[in-house]
Amino acid sequence: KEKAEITKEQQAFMKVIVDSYNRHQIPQDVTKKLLQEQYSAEENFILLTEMATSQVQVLVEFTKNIPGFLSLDHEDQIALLKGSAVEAMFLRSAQVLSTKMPNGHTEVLEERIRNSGISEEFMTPMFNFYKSIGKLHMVQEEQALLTAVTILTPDRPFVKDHPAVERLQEPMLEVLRKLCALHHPREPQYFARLLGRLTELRTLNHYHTEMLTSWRMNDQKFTPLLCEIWDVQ
Ligand SMILES: O=C1N(Cc2ccc(-c3nnn[nH]3)cc2)c2ccc(Br)cc2C12CCN(S(=O)(=O)c1cccs1)CC2
Repeated sequence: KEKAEITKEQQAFMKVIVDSYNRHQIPQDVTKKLLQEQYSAEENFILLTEMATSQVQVLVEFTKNIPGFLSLDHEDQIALLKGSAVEAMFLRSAQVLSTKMPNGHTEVLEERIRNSGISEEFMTPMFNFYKSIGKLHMVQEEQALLTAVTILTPDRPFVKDHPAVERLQEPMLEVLRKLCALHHPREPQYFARLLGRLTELRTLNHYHTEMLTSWRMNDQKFTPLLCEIWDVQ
């Protein structure tokens, strides 16, 4: 019995993460711009860059509020942020695009992404991921915790103290497992499906790195923050 129940301290723990996830959102004016009149591929790319920059700022704030994160080794904090930035951004973008949009906005945004100079070979896996996230119908607690679990992945490059990161990730996975059982009682495999999305996210990381190289070729501009977090020279 007690295995399934979410304890009082798990409730409190989850509340901190969910409140932080909801508090840090992209300013509406940024997304509104994306919905306005028709732009060229070049302008669309610049808008996506602006949004990605704002997403990274939101991600850093969210990460700082994850219980225990700030007591990790400082270099490991940076390694976790840099190692998860693309995955966390794609996860949140997919979640936002597949849930929070007023109807009609989603189509406009999808069109903007399709017409932004991102190559087809990256577009397909990106949209497949976005659709697969939509099909899960995650509640916001699951979204927030899955994002926190992604950030606290111990095996990112250059992380020194793996056990310390595992000690933070494990309780999150435990709460997430209970949440899945609570919100999706008729889908015993739901938790496993959620974690399967994290595997899909890692492949997007790979495509994104490829894209960065090709964007560098045709001299696409990125903001200093994106260059910093994506290791773009
Ligand atoms: O921009 C994206 N979008 C649209 C988007 C993103 C966020 C919000 C939003 N609203 N409120 N909060 N968040 C809305 C729409 C989106 C949607 C689904 C997936 Br999967 C992925 C994406 C990307 C993520 C960044 N890349 S990127 O390749 O890193 C790149 C950077 C610069 C130029 S291209 C492009 C695709």
